[in-house]
Amino acid sequence: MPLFGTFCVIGPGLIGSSVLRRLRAHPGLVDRLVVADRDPAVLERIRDLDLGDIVTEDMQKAVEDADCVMLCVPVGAIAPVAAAILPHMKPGAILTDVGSTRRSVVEALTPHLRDDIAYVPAHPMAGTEHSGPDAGFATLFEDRWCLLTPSGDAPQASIDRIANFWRAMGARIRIMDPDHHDTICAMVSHLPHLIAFTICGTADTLAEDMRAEVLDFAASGFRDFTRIAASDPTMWRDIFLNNSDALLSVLDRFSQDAAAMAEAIRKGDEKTIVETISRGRRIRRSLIENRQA
Ligand SMILES: NC(=O)c1ccc[n+]([C@@H]2O[C@H](COP(=O)([O-])OP(=O)(O)OC[C@H]3O[C@@H](n4cnc5c(N)ncnc54)[C@H](O)[C@@H]3O)[C@@H](O)[C@H]2O)c1
Ligand SMILES: O=C(O)C(=O)C[C@]1(C(=O)O)C=C[C@@H](O)C=C1
Repeated sequence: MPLFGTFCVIGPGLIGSSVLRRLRAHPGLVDRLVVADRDPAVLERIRDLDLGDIVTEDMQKAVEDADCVMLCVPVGAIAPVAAAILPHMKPGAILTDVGSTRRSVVEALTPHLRDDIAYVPAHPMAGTEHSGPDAGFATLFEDRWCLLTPSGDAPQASIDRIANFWRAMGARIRIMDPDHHDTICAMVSHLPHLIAFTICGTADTLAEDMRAEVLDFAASGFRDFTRIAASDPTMWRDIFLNNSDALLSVLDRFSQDAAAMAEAIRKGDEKTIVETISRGRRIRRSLIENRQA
């Protein structure tokens, strides 16, 4: 029994094409794949990669027969795309998205919702610094968390179907409230990206001769730390602007902690320095035990 008859992905970039690859690798999870994007070059790649049964630029047509529509577009595009397709979706279908932020997306999208369409957003905590249809891979979600933030009135049966879908992607499921989601993601995902983008800028604004050396000698420390700074500007602009309160709040806490470490170094306070490093090391090691690193 397939999870869905017709399954539609809008925005088959890194995340969307990884979902499509997984569905192709496990035939029987869905009967038919419909793929839409506004970029003809993306659709051309999807055709070359044979990741869709129907591949079209016409989003309204794409959703007409879909039992589930998954929006994999940047956060700022989710509500406008949802508003454009919702009147064309069939009664009883499920709308989901994979956006990295929740509260502002839900607020912008809710006025467009219909009583006969369940909206069950699900954010896979998995990705890479690469984007586009060539960046995806079928195992991306294996053993990763997928955070579901269904609205209070979403039917339990629809929540279960989306949870089962992500289990079939290989993910582990957690259901949470949108604000809680945004606070957690600000800490574990949005702040690290902000710091990585910024530290590359800091290195780049060093004096000319130093800058060349920074690039020459950026050994594994700088390189590991800044991998995520290679990520897509549109995606991250949208995330920062759509989760600004939670992000600014954790940035403030981080700045206080960095200032405390600076003060310990200034005063030669070995105890605080060692405690801070040991705590960080313990936490990093526990990530590996938790299979998230
Ligand atoms: N990259 C990650 O690590 C990651 C992880 C989890 C969730 N997400 C979320 O998943 C979503 C997609 O991220 P991605 O990394 O796959 O992005 P991507 O850039 O690889 O793909 C996005 C696709 O959306 C299309 N698109 C953009 N605006 C559109 C519009 N208005 N209408 C139709 N198509 C449009 C683009 O042409 C592109 O094909 C984002 O909301 C992002 O926040 C990303
Ligand atoms: O591993 C990466 O490159 C990612 O950026 C993945 C990552 C993250 O920060 O963990 C990025 C954004 C998401 O919404 C979820 C996952």
